[in-house]
Amino acid sequence: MPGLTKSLSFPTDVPTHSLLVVDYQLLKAGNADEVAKLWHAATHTGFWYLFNHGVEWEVNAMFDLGAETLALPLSEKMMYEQGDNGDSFGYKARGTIATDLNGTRDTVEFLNIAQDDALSWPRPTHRTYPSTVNARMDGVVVPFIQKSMAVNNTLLDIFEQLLGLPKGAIAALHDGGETCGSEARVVKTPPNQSSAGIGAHTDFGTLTFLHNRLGGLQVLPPGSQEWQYVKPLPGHAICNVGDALAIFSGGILRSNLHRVMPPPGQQSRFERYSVAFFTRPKDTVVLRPLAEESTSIADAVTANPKAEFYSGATAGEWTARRIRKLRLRNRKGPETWVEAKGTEHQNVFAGPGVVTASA
Ligand SMILES: O=C(O)CCC(=O)C(=O)O
Ligand SMILES: [Fe+2]
Repeated sequence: MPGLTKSLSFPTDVPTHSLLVVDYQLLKAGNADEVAKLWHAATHTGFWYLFNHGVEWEVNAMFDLGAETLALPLSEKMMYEQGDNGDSFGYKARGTIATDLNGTRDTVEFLNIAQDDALSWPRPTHRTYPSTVNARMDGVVVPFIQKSMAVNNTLLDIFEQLLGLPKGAIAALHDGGETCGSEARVVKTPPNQSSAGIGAHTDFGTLTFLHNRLGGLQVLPPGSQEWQYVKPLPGHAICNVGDALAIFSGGILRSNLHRVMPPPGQQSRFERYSVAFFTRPKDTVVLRPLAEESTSIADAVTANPKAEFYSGATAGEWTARRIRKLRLRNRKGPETWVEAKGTEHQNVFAGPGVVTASA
C-alpha cells in the first residue's frame, strides 16, 4: 500500500535530529543504564525512540484500520466529525484547523478513538465510530489501546520514582472510574503537499506513543532555531512528554515543540499515515506541579516558576481550549492561535516555529 511503503528510504541530506534509543524490555527489567537514558531524553529533548515494546502487530493493524477508515466517503466520515466545541474524539476533516499565526489551513485528516469508548465497548462512553472501526474494535483497537496503556504506564512509573513522588501518585491522576482524554489516533497526509500538515505544537496530555513509517515529523530541539526531521526507524516508536506531565513535574520533564511537514525527498510523493496513542489525565484533574508530593518538583518550581503551571485549568479544559482555538471556524485573528498555545506559551512570540509554520 502506498504511503505504508517501507522501501522508500529517508533522504540523507535533510536536517535530522537523532533521538536516544531506549529498549522497553530493559526498562521493564529495571536496567539502570536504560532508565538513565530514558531520564536524560525526557528531561532534555522530551522525545526518544522506544523499541522492543511488543505492540508491533497491533500498530500495523491500526495502520490498516486507519487507511480503511479514512478511505470512506467524506459524507460518511463527516457523520463523526469532532466539531468546533473542543471535543477531541471522532473524525477531524482536512483544512479545519490552523497551522500557524496566519491561519494557514492544515492538510491532514485524522480519526481519534477514545480510550474510554474502547474500554467500555460495545457501550459508548463518549461517542460512536464508523463501521470499519466497530468491526475491529475487539480484534485491533482494544488490544492496541490496552498494550499502549501498559507501555505508557510503565514509563510513568519510572518517571514517578525518579521525580521522587510517592508510589501511585501519577496513576491516581489517570485511573479510577472517571472519564479521561486518552485516545488512539490515525493521521493521513495526502501526497505532494507543500505546507504543514499539523502546525507547531506541544501535545496536550501526559505521554505520547507514536508510530511513523514515512518522515514528516519534525522537532525544534531545545535552544535550536532549526526544525529537524525525526527519521522513522522500523519497529521503533517515537515517544514524547506532553504538557500535563511537564506541568505535573514542574518543568523537570520537557514537552517539546514539534510539527508535521510533508515527508522529505521522494517520500513526499506518497500518502503518509501515522498512528499514535495519547495518555491524558482524568478530565477533572487540575494541571499543576505536584510540589507538595516531591521536593525535587518543589525545588524546580521555585527555581523556574512559569505562568502555565498555574492556569487552574483541568486536563479536560486544557485540551478543549487548545482544540477549540485551533479550529478555523472559531478564529477571530492571530490572537486565537496564541490562545491555543500550551507549555510553549512563554516563547509564543519569540519561538521561530511558533509564529510561522514554514520557519
Ligand atoms: O504524525 C506524526 O508523526 C505526529 C502527529 C502529532 O504530532 C500529533 O498528532 O500530535
Ligand atoms: Fe503532537
